[in-house]
Amino acid sequence: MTASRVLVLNSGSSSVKYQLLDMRDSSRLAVGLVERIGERVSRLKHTPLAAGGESREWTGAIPDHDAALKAVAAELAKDGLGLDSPELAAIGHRVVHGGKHFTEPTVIDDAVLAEIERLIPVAPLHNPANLTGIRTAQALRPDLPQVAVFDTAFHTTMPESAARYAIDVETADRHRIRRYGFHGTSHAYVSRATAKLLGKAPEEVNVIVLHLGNGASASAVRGGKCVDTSMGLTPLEGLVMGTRSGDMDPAVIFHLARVGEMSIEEIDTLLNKKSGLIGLCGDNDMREIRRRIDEGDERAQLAFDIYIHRLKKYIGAYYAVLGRVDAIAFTAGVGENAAPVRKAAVAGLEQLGPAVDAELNAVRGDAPRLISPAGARVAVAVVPTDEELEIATQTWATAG
Ligand SMILES: Nc1ncnc2c1ncn2[C@@H]1O[C@H](COP(=O)(O)OP(=O)(O)O)[C@@H](O)[C@H]1O
Ligand SMILES: CC(=O)OP(=O)(O)O
Ligand SMILES: [Mg+2]
Repeated sequence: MTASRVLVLNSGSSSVKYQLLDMRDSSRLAVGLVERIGERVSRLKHTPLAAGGESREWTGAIPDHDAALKAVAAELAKDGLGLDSPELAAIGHRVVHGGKHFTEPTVIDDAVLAEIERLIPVAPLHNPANLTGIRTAQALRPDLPQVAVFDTAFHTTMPESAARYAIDVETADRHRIRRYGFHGTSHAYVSRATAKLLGKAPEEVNVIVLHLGNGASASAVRGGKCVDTSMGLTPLEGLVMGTRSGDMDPAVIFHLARVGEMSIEEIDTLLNKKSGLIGLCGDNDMREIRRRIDEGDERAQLAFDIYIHRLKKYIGAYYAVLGRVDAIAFTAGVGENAAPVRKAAVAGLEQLGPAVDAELNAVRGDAPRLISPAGARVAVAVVPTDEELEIATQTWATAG
């Protein structure tokens, strides 16, 4: 039998999501998640779909991504799906920052590792975790091809007018300052799946994709190609996120340094980890924020309103960028699950075409679905993202 399995590792700043797939039919053999890495109590949830599907949970200390990956390998081994299996063909890694250089999934060698490492200053929360994942996987299976799938790749089609900041060109080029964009694997997958939902080819449709997870970004996709996105040099720009501020006047940073006497490191932590929803109201989970709003909590309401206002501004901006919009697609944890966010983001945009049907919006499920009323000029859709499947598909195509 030839090896046909791909293991996908999606290492976040404090989590690892993983899936083991059989690429003959793209079926999932095992899925899981390690959360709160580096905190006092970490949690691992493992579901061996090929071995009964009974989930196992484990809590304890997992100090870093190396330990997380070893714990994942141990769980897989319990069901005979270990990394030592001869059926494993390749390992695919989500790598958040690929700079301008990586436009395609890439087989990892020393030069690729060095480039990912060089990009750490512009993805300090993400690239180190991705590197640890790669190195640990390489140590466990040095014989296997490991493929990097970059968050930035889908956005490399952005025109210069969208990708450049209006700062001195020589300074920008010297320091490689430009807008790279992130969550590209998700934006690519969801824009394609939205076209399919509309019964069209990706080349035929213009889609605004709203990837609303803990990190959040919007993109304008014309005929299958990204023409603008809300994240920039780093994943800090754009929408209000769980813990990140998104857009603000850059002079806030000078002011905090000069008047607030904060160090650059303190400001970095403030804007990346203590801002956004958590900074506004103390919670970054949309479920908790909605619960507080239902109880009449004004801070939670204000945080929600700021989140929605920013989202609307991007929807409006991408209408102007695209000229014609066929669909708005909501995805990731908030986009897939929070009906009140979808309702509020589209409310008042009827003149532009999109509308949300209350009953359809309330339906839950894992399948891509329309939530706009029949006959709406612009479709509104919920399209669950599947970064892991997309990474597996690209890994298989690249390593095979
Ligand atoms: N049932 C739900 N209702 C509302 N929001 C939800 C629900 N489930 C998850 N979320 C939101 O989704 C977020 C996580 O999204 P996810 O896409 O998994 O993020 P990430 O990949 O960045 O960790 C949570 O922080 C929470 O705000
Ligand atoms: C790039 C980014 O923000 O990723 P995540 O949403 O996984 O934090
Ligand atoms: Mg995510």
